[in-house]
Amino acid sequence: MNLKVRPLMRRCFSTSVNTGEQNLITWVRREGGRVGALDQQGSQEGGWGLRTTEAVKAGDTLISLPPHLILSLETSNPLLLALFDRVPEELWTVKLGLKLLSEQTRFQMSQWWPYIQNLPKRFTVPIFYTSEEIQALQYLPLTHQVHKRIQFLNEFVAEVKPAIVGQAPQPGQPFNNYQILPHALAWAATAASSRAFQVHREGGGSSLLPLVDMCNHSFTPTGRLLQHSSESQSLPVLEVVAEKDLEKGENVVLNYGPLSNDILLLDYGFVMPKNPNDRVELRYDDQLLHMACLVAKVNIDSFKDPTTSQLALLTRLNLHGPSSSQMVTLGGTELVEGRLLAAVRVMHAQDPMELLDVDLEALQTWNQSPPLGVLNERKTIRTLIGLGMLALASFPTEIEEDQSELVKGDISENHRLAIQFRMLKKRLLLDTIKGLKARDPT
Ligand SMILES: C[S@@+](CC[C@H](N)C(=O)[O-])C[C@H]1O[C@@H](n2cnc3c(N)ncnc32)[C@H](O)[C@@H]1O
Repeated sequence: MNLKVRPLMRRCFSTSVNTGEQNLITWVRREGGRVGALDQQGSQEGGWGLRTTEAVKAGDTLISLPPHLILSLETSNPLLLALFDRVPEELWTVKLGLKLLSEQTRFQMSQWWPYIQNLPKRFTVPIFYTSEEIQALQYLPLTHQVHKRIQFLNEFVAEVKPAIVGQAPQPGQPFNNYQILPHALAWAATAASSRAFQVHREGGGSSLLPLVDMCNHSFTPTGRLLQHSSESQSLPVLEVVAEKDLEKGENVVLNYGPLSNDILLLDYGFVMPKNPNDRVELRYDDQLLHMACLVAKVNIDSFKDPTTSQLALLTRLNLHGPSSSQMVTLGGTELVEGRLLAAVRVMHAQDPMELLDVDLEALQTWNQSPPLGVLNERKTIRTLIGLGMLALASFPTEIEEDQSELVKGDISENHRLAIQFRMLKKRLLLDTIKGLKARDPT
């Protein structure tokens, strides 16, 4: 990886949080915001979190953030706007990162300076991992994303260098004539990915919300983010309200959304055990499914040689054809993605005639009575179990080995996270296999 840790700018920043004048709560209040009975505390998740300092009633406002403290993409700098145009829409974190860097390089001149000084100096997202740590993830869909992001950041910085390096002082240069290195942009884009919230206004847009972004994540949140806006174009007033009655000393945690562990690690740098949104991705592939049949000792040739009616149904499931999407998932309460379940049922159909008027919706869900009969269901379930076993076997290590690697004291924080990530994927596959076995009609 080419994202070397180098000084962020030509000037160094302190890595400690100054609880004096830079205290975010004091700053937000001074700026006209309202902050209820809260304080900023070291959290059990690591880093900072917010906690109540007295009992609070459900619906009470804990934070009210004035619109001018929202750090959005809004800018009148034409050079910065030109840079935004060169970033693909889906990489909004890079755009917001560029805006953050443009404020950071203004130091005390930026109205967000007290906020920027409090941002973490390091992140545990995989774009900062060594190649050994990336390899330790053992999961191709994620490592692919990591490499894609690293490559984009390196290429982007190289490509726009003349615009942002500023060898000679240039009026309007968005970074105050500071040189932006790939590592600095990676830091800023990660600050954006791990801390931004979607702000509802015309044109949409994710923005950094000082202090609100001190709230950690939970799927059982104690706080909720509300947005009030009189005009659709203007930035709203943002409020964190108590989701339920809270006692003194309770953590104020928000639900960041239905995110998988892939996204949590990639964007936020942590993973959640028992994450209801986590899945294992794999490609719907005839050969792989044929192998799954062999592993599960299910006798079938149709995965290699499908009939016309089977192919027609695979096309309707968007698993066959030039613009089809062959990425399918295992895991979760549904155990397998509906399209995959339907496809395997279709491929195990004994008689092509029974596929003529088949109900595609019914094929994609677990029903009381198997839609194509008990024998078909048995073969389908066994094939899916075989697929789960193959997915499990594609990891180079077993959970027990991961466990013993974890208890070794000499691994980095990133390496530890990578091992935890892959263990959760393996547990998810084991749970899926168990769930499928319980559905076997034999
Ligand atoms: C919006 S910030 C929350 C405040 C942050 N803890 C801090 O110190 O500034 C999101 C980051 O907090 C951490 N975080 C939030 N929820 C977490 C959780 N449930 N488990 C572990 N880390 C969490 C992650 O580092 C994540 O990138």
